[in-house]
Amino acid sequence: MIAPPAAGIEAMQAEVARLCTLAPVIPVIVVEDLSQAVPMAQALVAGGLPVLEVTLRSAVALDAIALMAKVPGAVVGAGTVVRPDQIAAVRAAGARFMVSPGAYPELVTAALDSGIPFLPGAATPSEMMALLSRGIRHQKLFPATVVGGLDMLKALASPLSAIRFCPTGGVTAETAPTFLSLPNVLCVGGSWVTPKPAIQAGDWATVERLAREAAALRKSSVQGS
Ligand SMILES: O=C(O)C(=O)C[C@H](O)[C@H](O)COP(=O)(O)O
Repeated sequence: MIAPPAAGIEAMQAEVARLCTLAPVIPVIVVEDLSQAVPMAQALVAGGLPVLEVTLRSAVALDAIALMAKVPGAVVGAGTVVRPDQIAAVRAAGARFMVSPGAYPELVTAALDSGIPFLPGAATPSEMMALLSRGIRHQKLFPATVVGGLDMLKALASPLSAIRFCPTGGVTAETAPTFLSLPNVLCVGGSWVTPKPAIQAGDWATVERLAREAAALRKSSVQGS
């Protein structure tokens, strides 16, 4: 059975659209060592990327979100939200948004009920239409380059013209500009801004430089909301 769009969905969609257009790139971050959290967030914000997706893929992820959320200018969200029972912890950590690699009805219901802006992943037209039926017009295309990348986004533009995407998964500094040039792309997500060797070396200057280069990529077409 298809649930109707939740109350408050429009406000949530507007906030997701706002977050997705604060900068062209949302860094997808894995924090392995809590001491890296604050300097990493500071470097990314200094480089011009305020919206940070911290994946729940490490043991310290929730603590990292809590620390990074206090960095001036940072808007920190939780990535890899795959179960409804993670949402309370994500809220307690101070996450301002949630991202998932995919979606299923129980997760969508819990996310919408939470009121926390939610950017769910989809990989097929059917999954996208299921999200759209819940009022979710802003979606993460994941894993973007595996499921069709640029060609897929172009193919979706007419039949699913209501949807705006944040392609993530396999997007690079080199390919991001082309993704961003598509009218149904709001922003892109990617881990290239926080390369593991730089993080492990505490090379925050490199992270800041990569963030600055990413922030300089501009949407070349009109953004939907
Ligand atoms: O953890 C999640 O929730 C994910 O969806 C996975 C991330 O989006 C990708 O790991 C980022 O992809 P890359 O930029 O190719 O590294």
